[in-house]
Amino acid sequence: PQIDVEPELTDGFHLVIDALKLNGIETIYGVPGIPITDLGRMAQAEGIRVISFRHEQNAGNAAAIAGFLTKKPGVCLTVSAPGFLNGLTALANATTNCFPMILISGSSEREIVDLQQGDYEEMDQLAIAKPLCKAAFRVLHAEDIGIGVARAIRAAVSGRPGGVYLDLPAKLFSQVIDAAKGERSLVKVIDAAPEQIPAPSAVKRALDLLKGAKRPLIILGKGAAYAQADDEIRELVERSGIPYIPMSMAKGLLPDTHPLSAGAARSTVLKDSDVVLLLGARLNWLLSHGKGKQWGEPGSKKFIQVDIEPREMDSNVEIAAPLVGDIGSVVKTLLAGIDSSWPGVPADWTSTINAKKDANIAKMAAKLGKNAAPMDFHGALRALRDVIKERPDAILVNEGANTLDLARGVIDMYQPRKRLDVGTWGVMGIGMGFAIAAAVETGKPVLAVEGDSAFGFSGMEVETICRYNLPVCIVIFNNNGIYRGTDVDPTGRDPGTTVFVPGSRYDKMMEAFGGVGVNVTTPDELKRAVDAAMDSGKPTLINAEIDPEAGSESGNIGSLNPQSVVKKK
Ligand SMILES: Cc1ncc(Cn2c(C)c(CCOP(=O)(O)OP(=O)(O)O)sc2=O)c(N)n1
Ligand SMILES: Nc1ncnc2c1ncn2[C@@H]1O[C@H](COP(=O)(O)OP(=O)(O)O)[C@@H](O)[C@H]1O
Ligand SMILES: [Mg+2]
Repeated sequence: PQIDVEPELTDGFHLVIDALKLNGIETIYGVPGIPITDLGRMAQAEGIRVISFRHEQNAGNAAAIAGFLTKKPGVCLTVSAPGFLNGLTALANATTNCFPMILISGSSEREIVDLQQGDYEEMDQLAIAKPLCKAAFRVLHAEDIGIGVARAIRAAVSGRPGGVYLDLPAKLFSQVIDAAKGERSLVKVIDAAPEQIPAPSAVKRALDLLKGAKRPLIILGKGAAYAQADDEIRELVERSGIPYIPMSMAKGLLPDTHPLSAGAARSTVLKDSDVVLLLGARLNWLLSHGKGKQWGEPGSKKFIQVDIEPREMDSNVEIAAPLVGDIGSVVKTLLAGIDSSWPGVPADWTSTINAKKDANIAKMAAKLGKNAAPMDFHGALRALRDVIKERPDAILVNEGANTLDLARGVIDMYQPRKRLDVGTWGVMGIGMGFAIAAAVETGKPVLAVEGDSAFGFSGMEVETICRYNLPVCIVIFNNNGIYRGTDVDPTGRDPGTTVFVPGSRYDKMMEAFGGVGVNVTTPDELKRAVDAAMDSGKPTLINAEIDPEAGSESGNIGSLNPQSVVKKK
C-alpha cells in the first residue's frame, strides 16, 4: 500500500535563521517585538547568540562595531516602524563610518502599506531607509530569503563597507515551502569582500612621489584599522622610516609610543610635510578638508590616497597619486617597491619631529601630575592611561566632548582596533552599544570612558550589561554637565541648559541591577577601582567626580559652533 509521506516543510522563520548560520553569522543584536519576537527566540534556540537591548539604537551601534571588529556584517533585528526608526541612526552612522552592518526589520504588509490603509506600525520602511544606507532590499517570498540575505551580506562588506537594510514583511515568516526546495534556495556567499588589487602604474606613481619626498608623512585612518593588515602596515612604516599620525580609531596599529609616531607633533607634520600618504583616512572635517593654515602654504602638499572607494579621490583636494584598492593588497605592493633603492627619510625631518614631540610630551606630562580632589580631566586620564599601559588588550570605548578630546591625546593605545569612539560624525550615544559588542565579540575586558552627558544617551543598557554579566567597566567623568557644569539660567527660573543634578551618583544605577558601583574623587582611587573591575570582570560603573569648572565648551571643536553677534536689547 502507498504510504503517504508528508513532504518535509520549512518556513520563512527557519530559512532566515538557516541563511544567517550558513554565512557564519553567530550573533544578533536587537529588541524583541511584533513581528520578530519568535524569530529571535528560534534563532537563540538554534545556537545564534541573541543579545536583547533596551533601545534599538544601542543594538544597532553594537551591530555596527561588531562589523568593524570582525569584518563580518553585524546584524541588528528590530520590530517595524518605531523600532526600525530607532535603528536607523545606527545604520546611518555605520554607513558614514564604513562599518559593515545589516539592519533587519519586520515590516507591514505591502498591499496595506501601498494603499495606506493603516496597518499596525505601518511605514514604507524600505523607501525611508534607502537614502540613509549603502543598500536596501526587501524579500516577499520565502524562496527568495537565501538570495536576500546573501545580497545584504555582500553589499555590507564588499568595496567600501557600510550599512544595509533588509526588510522582511510579517507574512514572510510564516510562509511554508518544501524543505528541499528551501535548502536549495540558500546561498553561501563566496568571497564577500574580494581583494581589489591596485594597478601597477598607480603603485609606481605613488612610490615615485614618496621617493622624491623631503618631508613625507603617513596618515593612518580607521579604514587601515578595519583592513586587518596590521603586520604589513607596521612593516611599511618601519621599513620606509616615514613618520605617521594615527586618526582616532587607527591608534594602536603601531603602539602610540612608537619612535615614528608623530602624534605629539601633529600640527608640525601637517603643516611642514611635502608628501602625505593617506591610508584609509578621508580628508574630511577631521583633517580640515586638506586645506587651510594647518596644512601650510596652499599647494605645498602632494597627496597620495589609498582607498577602496575610487570616488573618494579628489573629494576635497587634488590627489596627485590615487591608489585604489584594498589596503592589504596596496600595502603589500608598496612594500615590494621599498627595497634597496629606497632613499630613506632625510634626518633633519625626523629630528625636527622628535624635538617637537619631546617638547609636547613634556608639556603634557606637567598637566598629568596632579593627584588631588576635585579631579580635573588630566589627573583622571593619567590614571586611565596607566591602566591601558598595563592592560594593552583591554578595549577602550570613548565618548563625550572634553572626555573624548582629552582622552584621545592622553591615553596611548598599543594594539589595533582597541579604541572605539564617536567616529566621523562625532555622535553621542555609541558608548554602551559599542561596549557590549566589544565584550561579546572579543571576550576582552572593556573600559568605557564616558562624559556624563554622553553616557545618558545609552545608559539604560547598564541593565543589559548586568543581564549578560559582561566584563565592562564604565568610568563616568562626572563634571556635572555638557562640556562643564557651571551654566546658569539668567532668569533664575530653571537650571542652565547644559547642567545636570549636582552631586549625581551614576554608580547607584549599576548597583540597581546587581553590578558594582564605586564613587571616586582622586586619580589614585580611580586607578584602584578600575584595576579591581578589570581583575573581577564584573559589570562595574565608576562615578569619577570631576571639577565642574574643568574643561571647555565643545572640547576641541568649539569653533564649529555658530556664535550670535547680535546682543538683544
Ligand atoms: C546625538 C548627539 N546629540 C548631541 C550632540 C552634541 N554633543 C553633546 C551633547 C556632547 C556631550 C558633552 O558632554 P559630556 O558630559 O559627555 O562630556 P564633557 O562634559 O566631558 O565635555 S558632545 C557633543 O558634540 C552629539 N554630538 N550627538
Ligand atoms: N579594506 C579597505 N581598504 C581600503 N580602504 C578602505 C578599507 N576599508 C575602508 N576603507 C576606506 O577607509 C576610509 C576610512 O576613512 P575615515 O572613516 O575618514 O577614517 P578616519 O576617520 O580614521 O580618518 C574610507 O574612505 C573607506 O572607503
Ligand atoms: Mg560632562
